[in-house]
Amino acid sequence: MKISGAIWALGAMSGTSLDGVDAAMLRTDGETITAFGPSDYRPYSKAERAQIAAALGQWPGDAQVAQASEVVEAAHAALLSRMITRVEDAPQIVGFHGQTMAHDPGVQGTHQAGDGALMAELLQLPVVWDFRSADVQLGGQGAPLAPFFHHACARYLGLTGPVAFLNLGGVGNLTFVDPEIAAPEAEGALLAFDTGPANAPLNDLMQARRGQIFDRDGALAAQGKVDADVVEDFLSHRYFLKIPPKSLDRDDFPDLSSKVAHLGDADAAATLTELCAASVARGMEHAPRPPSRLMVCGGGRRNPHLMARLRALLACAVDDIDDHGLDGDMLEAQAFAYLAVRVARGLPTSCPSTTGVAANVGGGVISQP
Ligand SMILES: Nc1ncnc2c1ncn2[C@@H]1O[C@H](COP(=O)(O)OP(=O)(O)OP(=O)(O)O)[C@@H](O)[C@H]1O
Ligand SMILES: CC(=O)N[C@H]1[C@@H]2OC[C@@H](O2)[C@@H](O)[C@@H]1O[C@H](C)C(=O)O
Repeated sequence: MKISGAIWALGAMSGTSLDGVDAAMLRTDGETITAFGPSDYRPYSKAERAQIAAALGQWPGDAQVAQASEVVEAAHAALLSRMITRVEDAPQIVGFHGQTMAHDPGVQGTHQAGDGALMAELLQLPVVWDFRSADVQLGGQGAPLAPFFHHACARYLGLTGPVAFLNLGGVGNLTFVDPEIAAPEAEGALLAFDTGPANAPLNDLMQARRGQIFDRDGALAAQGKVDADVVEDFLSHRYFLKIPPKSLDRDDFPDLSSKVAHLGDADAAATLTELCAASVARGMEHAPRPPSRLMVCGGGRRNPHLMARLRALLACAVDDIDDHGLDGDMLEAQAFAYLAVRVARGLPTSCPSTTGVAANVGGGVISQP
């Protein structure tokens, strides 16, 4: 596909918290962001969420994965076709991440449910998908992939000096950016990795104990007391000793609920929230140069108790990225719009300092309608 100059791209992401699909438009040439466009969201129904959850950790060939893929495809088709008909500037390309079902980069690989070739046919547009496999095949973690977009955002915002982006979804990921270095793959421009579990353990606790999908506004955690022994034990996990880049699957810390089983609801929620903040603080120790600010995106930034804990533990300013004029709910969807254009232009989407891959790699498969 030949691209000259900026085009409108539509990106879609179904994240680890399994709440639904985010989609957003972005105008870019794959290097510079020219404009942010409209966005939309389609939640999964309870039944859909259960079908996807039942297949987590399974690989292609499994019947539950096939069923989950159909759910993911139908949800994306509904949302994206609705957007394509409604937006003023039609997209010329789609970046379709799909839903990560299993992620084991060192051994079995990585798998995102959802068939991009089918999406291209349904949407009648070129679709870029399977963003992570090429990186994994070259020895990378296949994640996180948003860092190249974080770099573009930092330059769009005209930031100078080192800054950090933190995504607090089901899993947390942190990107250190030097916006003064023009190319994201250049030495020193980026360092990125997953920090640890973010909202997922707290969501699981709320579901199990209260029948709620999350701790709204951190209200329960704010009433509880942190069990410092649990935090200390958590931080002794071998993941925190690994040097970045490194990545996680949603359930790589599977026994967290048992670690707070002896605690009442509020204390358990406070402790799981603290684990998230403490793992970010650990991650910040890897900063190549101390960032002036941490810009937080993802649903976790809506949790004032979690934000307060981050501010208490970190030396730098902790900002909701919305306060810089970006949409913290849509950054990941926008990232896959951006990466789709990069793939179409043959530009890299990850590099040794973002995924640990052996060389710069342009991941992603392009399916034409
Ligand atoms: N008002 C709120 N109070 C507390 N937590 C919130 C609030 N709003 C959202 N969250 C948390 O944010 C989560 C959703 O975050 P987000 O949509 O960024 O996740 P995701 O994109 O699915 O995950 P990932 O980035 O890991 O792929 C919810 O499941 C919830 O835990
Ligand atoms: C394997 C996978 O899907 N990882 C997700 C997950 O959710 C957050 C974190 O873990 C990050 O590594 C990644 O998503 C974002 C979009 C990324 O690749 O940057």
